[in-house]
Amino acid sequence: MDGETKSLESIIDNNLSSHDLEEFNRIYYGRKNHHEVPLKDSSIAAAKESDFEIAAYAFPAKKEHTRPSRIVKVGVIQHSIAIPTDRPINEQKNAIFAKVKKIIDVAGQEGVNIICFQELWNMPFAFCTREKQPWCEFAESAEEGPTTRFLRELAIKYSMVIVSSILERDEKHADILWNTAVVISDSGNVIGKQRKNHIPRVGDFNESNYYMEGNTGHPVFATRYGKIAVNICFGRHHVLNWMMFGQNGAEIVFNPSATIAAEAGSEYMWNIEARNAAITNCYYTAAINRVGYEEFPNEFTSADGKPAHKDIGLFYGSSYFTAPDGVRCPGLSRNKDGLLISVMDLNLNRQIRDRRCYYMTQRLDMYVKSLSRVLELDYKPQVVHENDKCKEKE
Ligand SMILES: NC(=O)NCCC(=O)O
Repeated sequence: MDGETKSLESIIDNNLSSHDLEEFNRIYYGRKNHHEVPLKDSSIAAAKESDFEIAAYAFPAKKEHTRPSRIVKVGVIQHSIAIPTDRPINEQKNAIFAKVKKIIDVAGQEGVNIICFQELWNMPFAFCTREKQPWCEFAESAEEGPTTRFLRELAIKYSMVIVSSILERDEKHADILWNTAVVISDSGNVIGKQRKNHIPRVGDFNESNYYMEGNTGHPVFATRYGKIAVNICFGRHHVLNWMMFGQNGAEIVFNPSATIAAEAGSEYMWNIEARNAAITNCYYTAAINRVGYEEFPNEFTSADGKPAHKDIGLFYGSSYFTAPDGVRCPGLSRNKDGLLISVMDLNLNRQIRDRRCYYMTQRLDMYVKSLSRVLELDYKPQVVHENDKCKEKE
């Protein structure tokens, strides 16, 4: 069964000699030593008591002559839902609040400056069902809804920037629903929001029945601790989505996700996409996934002839950070709630840009011209056939 493998790391750690493990770490993660950061005893005790995993890793940069280091502590939280999906909506939401608050409190005590949760963290991922009731009742105002009000207090208490992915109901625009990440500043104000740009139409991810592609573009939020952006789940398959956050100056891009091991979510791609985005765009990325199985009261079908079922599959957690040089830390487990902390020096972004020149060599002008041709109705793909060469010779 899916849930049995704790993590990729556990398979490796349990089966390699210390020499081979060091070599594996060097080749796969990008460094022999994970730069583990010690945690407070009280945090370890709280994590044990509330049954969540906790780990912290550093991504240092070289000391510079002209700029001080810009060390930021960034946290991500992955978690399962708290009570069964047939319970009243507000009860479900409040139970998730109570569970996640314990993890946020530990992050606050660890001095985390910016935190991000998984996609639609305050509800079950019910879009597989295609039912509108009662799931649409989870939707709330991004600015004034109960989730933002709940987080606002914690943001102020811990001077923490919080990225909260919710089902938004836009009350000012005829109650339309959106999949929205709300960015709350350390002073408790909503700085802005990112609506999901790419909506899946794959497997049981029936989200397009509920909301449309976002209309907020690629904003970068200038927070007290750094410039951040949010590429919501399915957007991680779209390289231009990642690219635009880089063009707008993002230093850290979060990828709050809800994804499963089956083909629709493709676990084998999870470890590549956010990492590749960090490399090509020379910024930090954080990929965050839900955890566990979520069973719904009514069966639904997948339009594939297979029997109707009540859950979408295992959300496999495995949240992780990647630095702009492509070095990554071990992921959280596949089946347990967790808090992953990264102590990152944001100076590394510019150091890597200077060293690797990916921005300088990117040829945007060429692609703008090519892409504008692609959009023309009578576009002919630039394909050269062997026969064309022969014709040229004649
Ligand atoms: N939530 C979401 O967009 N999931 C789609 C499946 C995937 O690509 O991960």
